[in-house]
Amino acid sequence: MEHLEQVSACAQALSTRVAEVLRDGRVVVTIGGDHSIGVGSVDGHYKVNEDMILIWVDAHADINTNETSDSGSVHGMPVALLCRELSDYWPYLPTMDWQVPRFSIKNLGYIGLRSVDSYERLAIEKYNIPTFAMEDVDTHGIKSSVQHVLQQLDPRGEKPIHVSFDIDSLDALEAPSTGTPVRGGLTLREGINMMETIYATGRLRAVDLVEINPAIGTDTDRRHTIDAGLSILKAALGAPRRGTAPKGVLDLPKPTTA
Ligand SMILES: NC(=[NH2+])NCCC[C@H](N)C(=O)O
Ligand SMILES: [Mn+2]
Repeated sequence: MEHLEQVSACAQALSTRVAEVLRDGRVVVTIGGDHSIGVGSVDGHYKVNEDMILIWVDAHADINTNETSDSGSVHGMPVALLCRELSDYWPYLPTMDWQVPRFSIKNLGYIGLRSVDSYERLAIEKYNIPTFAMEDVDTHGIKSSVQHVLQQLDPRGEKPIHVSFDIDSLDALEAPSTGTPVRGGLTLREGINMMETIYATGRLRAVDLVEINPAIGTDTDRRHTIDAGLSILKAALGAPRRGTAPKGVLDLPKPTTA
């Protein structure tokens, strides 16, 4: 597992900080970095809201263990590190002592998948993880895909929501500056619609935005990718695309005579 010591130290500090912000009653936005930071942000969220549900929006499932990973990259493993049901599939990892996987895989759902390793698919089937891969998004549309996942994880609509948004869930043409781009993904409009739908529940407590890597691609690639990420965050925080009139103002300004 590459750079596990550094990844683990960073995730530990992040976990503490995320828990502080949530205890303060604020919504947490965590900007990565790669998706391994999800270990810290979800761990921190779980400490405050044990009933949280997690929506992993990604081209990849990020549920490899060190045994199943072909790459050895920790950013392909955060979900497997977090879930208590998978703890028996890990060897003892000395640098991860601080993290006890307590989050249940029953509270996890996926949207946007299209590059899933075979053992990752086995895990999804074994644990029956609510998953709207790209072909399911094609069939149902993005809004009802999100609503289905929310309905399956939390039929009564009362649990705090954590969205871990990997920019590579968007099509590689929309967000090219990322390490493991995959074509055939969500459009930016689908990403925005999804975030608006989740915001509208009033229960979004934490958002991760990860895998934006400005070192990759041209100036135009960088600009498109960062713009896309900002649009996703704005939607998650409730900015309406139709715009907002100035608060408490009822009329347009009249010309002032000089
Ligand atoms: N967060 C990401 N971009 N993950 C990509 C993971 C790719 C591949 N499944 C791996 O395990 O290495
Ligand atoms: Mn990811």
